[in-house]
Amino acid sequence: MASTSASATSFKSFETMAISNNNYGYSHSLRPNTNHFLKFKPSFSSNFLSLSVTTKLPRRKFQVKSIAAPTESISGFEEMVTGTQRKYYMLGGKGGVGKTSCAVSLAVKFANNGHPTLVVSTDPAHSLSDSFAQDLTGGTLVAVEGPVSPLFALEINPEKAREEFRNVSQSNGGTGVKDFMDGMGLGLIADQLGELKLGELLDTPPPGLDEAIAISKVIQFLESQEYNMFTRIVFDTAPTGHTLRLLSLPDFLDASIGKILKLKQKISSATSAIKSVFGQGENKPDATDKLEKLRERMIKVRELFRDTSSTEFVIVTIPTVMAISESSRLCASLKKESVPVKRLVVNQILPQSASDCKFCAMKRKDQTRALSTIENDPELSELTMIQAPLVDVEIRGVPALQFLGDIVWK
Ligand SMILES: Nc1ncnc2c1ncn2[C@@H]1O[C@H](COP(=O)(O)OP(=O)(O)OP(=O)(O)O)[C@@H](O)[C@H]1O
Repeated sequence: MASTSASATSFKSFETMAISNNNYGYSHSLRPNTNHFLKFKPSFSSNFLSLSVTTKLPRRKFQVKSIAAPTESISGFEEMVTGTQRKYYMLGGKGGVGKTSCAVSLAVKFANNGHPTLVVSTDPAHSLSDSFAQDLTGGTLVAVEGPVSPLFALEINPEKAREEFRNVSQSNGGTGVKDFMDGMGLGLIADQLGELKLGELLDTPPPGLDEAIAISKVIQFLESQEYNMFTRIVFDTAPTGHTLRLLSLPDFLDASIGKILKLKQKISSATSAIKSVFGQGENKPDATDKLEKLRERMIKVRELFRDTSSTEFVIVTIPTVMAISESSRLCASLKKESVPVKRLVVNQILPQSASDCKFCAMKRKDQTRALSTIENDPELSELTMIQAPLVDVEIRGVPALQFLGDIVWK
C-alpha cells in the first residue's frame, strides 16, 4: 500500500479542524459572469493550513482556515496532472460517501493546474449544481466561475437522453417500421424485430442504461471541434450498482443495435425490389445513420472504460466496514472487467481530537477497525489509499472545493 498505515496512527494526520469563511456563505462566493481570475495562495505550516481565495470582482475575500495538518497520504496528483494528453477520471462508490465532492474538487484542482477541464455528472440524481453553488442544469456545457483555467460542467438529463435514444431506435425498429413491413407482407422480419424488445427495454430501462447513454452523449460533445480543448474529463458517476451494470451494458446495447442494423439491411434489400415496381423513391438518409453513430459511441464507451493509458476509475468510500466491503466488491468487478483502478479515497475520516466525547471515541474506534480491514483486503490493499478528513463545513462553492482539493489531491 502506497499510503499511510491504516492504523490508529492515521488519525494523527489531522488536528481538530476549524474552518472559517469570514461570515460569507460559500453559496455567494462567486457571481456568474464576473471576472473570475483568482489569487490562489495555499500556505502550509506544521499544524496550520489556510487558503485564501480572492476574486477580482466582486470585492470579497474568502478564507477557508483549518488548524489541520495536511494528511500524510499522497494521492499521486503529480502523476494525474502531468501531460497534455486527454485523461478521464471516473469517481464512483456507494451512495452518499462523497463522490461528487471528491470528483468536483479534483476537477477544480486540474483547472487550477492549467488543464481545461470538463466535469460531468452521469448520476441521475445530479448534485454538481449544489456542489458548485451554481445552476448547471440544461444538459449542455456550462462554465464554472472561479478556477484559473476553463472549467465546464455538464449535467446530463438521463430521461431526456433516453428519450432521444428511443426516438432514434423507434424510427428504426419501432412500430413505424413494423407497420410498414406488415403492409409490405414482410411480417416475418417484423416479428424478428419485435423479439428484440427494444421498446420494453426503454420503458423499463435496466440500471446503467441512462448512464451509458449519458457517457455516449459526452463522447458526442467531445467529438466536436468546439470542445476538443479539454485535457481532463472527470466523471461523477452513479452509485455502485449502476456503475457495475453499466460496464456490461455497452456490450448488450451494441449487440441489440447490431441486430437492428442487420435486420434493417435485410429489409432494405427486400423492399428495394417492391419499391422499384411501385416507383417509390429511394429512402432518404434515415435514422439508421444515427443509430450506427450511437453504436459506434457505445463501442467507444466500452473501450474508454478499459483504456489504461487514458482512463482511471477512482473508488470513493468511507471508513465503515459496510462501505469498505462494497468497495472491495466494486474493485473486484472493475478488475474483472479490465477497468483500470489504482486509487481509493477514504473520505470523512474523523479528525484527531484531544478530548473525544464518548460518541466520537466510539466512532473513532469503528473507523480505525474499518481502516484496518482495507490493509487486509486482497482487492483494496493493492490500491493507493488517499485519506480525506471529515471537515466541519459544507463543501459547497469553488473556494471550499479548492480547500478540499488541496487536502485530498496531493
Ligand atoms: N470530507 C467531507 N467532510 C465533510 N462533509 C463532506 C465531506 N465529503 C462530503 N461531504 C458532504 O457529504 C454530503 C454528501 O457528499 P456528496 O454529495 O459528495 O456525496 P455523493 O457520494 O456524491 O452522494 P450521492 O451518492 O447522493 O450522489 C454533502 O453534503 C457533502 O458536502
